[in-house]
Amino acid sequence: MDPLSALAAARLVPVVVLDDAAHAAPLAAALVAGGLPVAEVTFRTAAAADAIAAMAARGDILVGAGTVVTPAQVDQAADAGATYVVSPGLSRAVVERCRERGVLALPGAVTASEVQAALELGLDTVKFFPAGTSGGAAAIKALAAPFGQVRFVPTGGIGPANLHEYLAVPAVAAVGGSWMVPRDLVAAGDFAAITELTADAVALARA
Ligand SMILES: O=C(O)C(=O)C[C@H](O)[C@H](O)COP(=O)(O)O
Repeated sequence: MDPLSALAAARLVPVVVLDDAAHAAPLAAALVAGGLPVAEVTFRTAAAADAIAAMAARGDILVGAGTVVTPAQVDQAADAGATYVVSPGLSRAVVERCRERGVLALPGAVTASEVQAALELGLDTVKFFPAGTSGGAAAIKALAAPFGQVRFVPTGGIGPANLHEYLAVPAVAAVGGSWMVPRDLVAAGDFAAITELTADAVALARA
C-alpha cells in the first residue's frame, strides 16, 4: 500500500519528538500494540534520523519524518527509511527533493494560495497546519469547496476533545497529533501508557 493510502486507512498520525533514538524501537512496538502502526518522527531533535532507521528496520510500521524544512533533511529522512516527509510549510525545494528521492511530500498549507501552490507542484494532499489557529475544521470545509480534488491532514491543536470535528470532514484523509505520544512519557520510557493512549485514539477515531 502506498504511504498516502496507508495514512488514510490509519486515519491518525502520531507526531513524535524523540530525545533518545534508543526509545524508537520500543515506541514503535507500543504504537503497533495500540493498533496504530504509524509514526511521524520530527526533525526537532538530533535523534530523528537514527530513530527513523530503528523504526523502519522493524518492517511493521509506516515511518515518516516531520518538521522537514530543507532538502538535506529530506535526504536524511529518505536515507533512514522514511516513506513520507511532513513539513510545517510549503517549500518547492523540499517537495522536489522528495520527488527525486521517491518519498511522499506532505507540506503544510492553510490558505487558498498555499493549496493552489501545492496543486501547481503536483500534490493533491496537504498538511493543514497549524489547524487549531487557522480556522479548524470549518476552514478545511471552506477550502474543500473550490479545491474538491485536495485532501487534508490537519495537525496542530487536535486531541480527543475535537478529533471528531476534523474526521467528520470528507476532505480530511487523516489527523496528526502529539497527544497520542507525549514527549515526557516517551522520554520516561512509559510505553504501556503510550499503547493505552494509542488504543484510545484508535477507538475514538472509529466511533
Ligand atoms: O513540525 C512539523 O512538521 C509538525 O509536524 C508540526 C506538528 O504536527 C504539530 O506541532 C503537532 O501539534 P500538536 O499535536 O498540537 O502537538
